[in-house]
Amino acid sequence: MEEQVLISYKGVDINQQELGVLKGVDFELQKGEFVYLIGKVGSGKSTFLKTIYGELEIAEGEATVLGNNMRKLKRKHIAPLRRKLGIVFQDFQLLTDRTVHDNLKFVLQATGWKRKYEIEERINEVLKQVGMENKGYKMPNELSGGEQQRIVIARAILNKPEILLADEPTGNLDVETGRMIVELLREICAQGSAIIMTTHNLNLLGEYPGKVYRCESHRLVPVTEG
Ligand SMILES: Nc1ncnc2c1ncn2[C@@H]1O[C@H](COP(=O)(O)OP(=O)(O)OP(=O)(O)O)[C@@H](O)[C@H]1O
Repeated sequence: MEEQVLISYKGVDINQQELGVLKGVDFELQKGEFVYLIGKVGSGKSTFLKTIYGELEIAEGEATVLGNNMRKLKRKHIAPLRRKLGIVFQDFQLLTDRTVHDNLKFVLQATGWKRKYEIEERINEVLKQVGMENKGYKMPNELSGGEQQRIVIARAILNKPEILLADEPTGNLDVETGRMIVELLREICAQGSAIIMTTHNLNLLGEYPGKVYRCESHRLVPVTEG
């Protein structure tokens, strides 16, 4: 199969408030890959992901994400880039003032979907995919943590992203629920989205193999080839 590079970082330095977090990052993500990012608390995993969706500037090096030169990314390019990414992050919680269905509808409308029946059909599809087809009418606070995470994932895949970024998607969940979330992410990967997921749960790496990178001592180091 021909390789298709979705993300390419070469010699990238990443800072937070002028302080160096990661240095000399070489990283490549190919179509359909499942990549884990591991490393201690504060080692730079979330910071690295933030550069991919244009939340944080890159200080040095060459970086391309879905054809965008991230060193020259203008503000106006950020929204179109994010539409091609699915983001599952603590900072992107569900809106608490509306139902699950309306959370999903809000994103579709904000990303240009107009036809009512297409919107309804896509909402039904993603809810089915995450095993929540009968929960559209619920308010987010009426769902368990694992169910909320499923809806956050449903929201992230609405526009069939080429890349899905998941920051600690199993973080607040019990072991079994966490495992089900990873299985869901793997299904999504099998359907064509490449996935980068940060985790502290090293047991998952054995159960669900993938390529692994570790953040340590300000470096991003490849650990296995998956
Ligand atoms: N908004 C910010 N402003 C300044 N420094 C920050 C900011 N966010 C993170 N940092 C610093 O950047 C470094 C990396 O943090 P980051 O959140 O990327 O780590 P992490 O590996 O994702 O940790 P965790 O496993 O706890 O999520 C830390 O030293 C942190 O203090």
